[in-house]
Amino acid sequence: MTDPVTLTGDEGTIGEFDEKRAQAAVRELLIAVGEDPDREGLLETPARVARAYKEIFAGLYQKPEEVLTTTFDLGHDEMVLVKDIEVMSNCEHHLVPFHGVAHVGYIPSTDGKITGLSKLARLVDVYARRPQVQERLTTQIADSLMEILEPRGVIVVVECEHMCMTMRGVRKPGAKTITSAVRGQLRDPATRNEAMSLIMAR
Ligand SMILES: Nc1nc2c(ncn2[C@@H]2O[C@H](COP(=O)(O)OP(=O)(O)OP(=O)(O)O)[C@@H](O)[C@H]2O)c(=O)[nH]1
Ligand SMILES: [Zn+2]
Repeated sequence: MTDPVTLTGDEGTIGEFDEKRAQAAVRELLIAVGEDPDREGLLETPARVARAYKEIFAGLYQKPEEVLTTTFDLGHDEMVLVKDIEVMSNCEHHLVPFHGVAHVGYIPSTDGKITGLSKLARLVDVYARRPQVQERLTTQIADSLMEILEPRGVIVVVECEHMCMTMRGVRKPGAKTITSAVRGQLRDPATRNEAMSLIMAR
């Protein structure tokens, strides 16, 4: 277990994952829905669900700067864009999944500081593996890239389908939510349009 991370903003301070407490909570929930947690098929369920939650919320215990450690000074100063990074997250309102893709692009700093391509996908995971809303996920990716890589601009576009809108509630399978965050030089209309046309090209 890594050190507990202090998060800023409305997330407050997050402690460590409490496996025993998670197991007890799952057992309580099973009783609350009218199940018998002592029937054979459910005996291991609290332990399994606790382990699963530890995994899907692992981003709560990771710092974005830990995944963006590998940087290279290549002198490359044109846009870098990684498309279709799979997003698997959970909405903080219902704790059910939302999933889709993220497109992450940036224009490196003038000295050409870039990071490994896989690190952009790792960064998406750090923020996706937390109780989330799609808007915050999008801006957190953009803001942490700006802070850590100090690029001249960043664009993040996230497209997701929310299970809380498909398996329950309004029940609209197929509806997609698209959010974007644009920073620095990518706010310039021509540069932004270039990035958006690369993102939209199939
Ligand atoms: N803005 C935003 N809303 C989200 C996200 N994920 C889920 N929601 C919405 O959060 C809202 C919560 O609304 P509430 O009225 O408090 O909850 P509810 O009664 O379960 O709402 P319904 O889903 O309409 O049945 C719903 O409209 C969800 O669609 C997200 O990532 N961003
Ligand atoms: Zn939801």
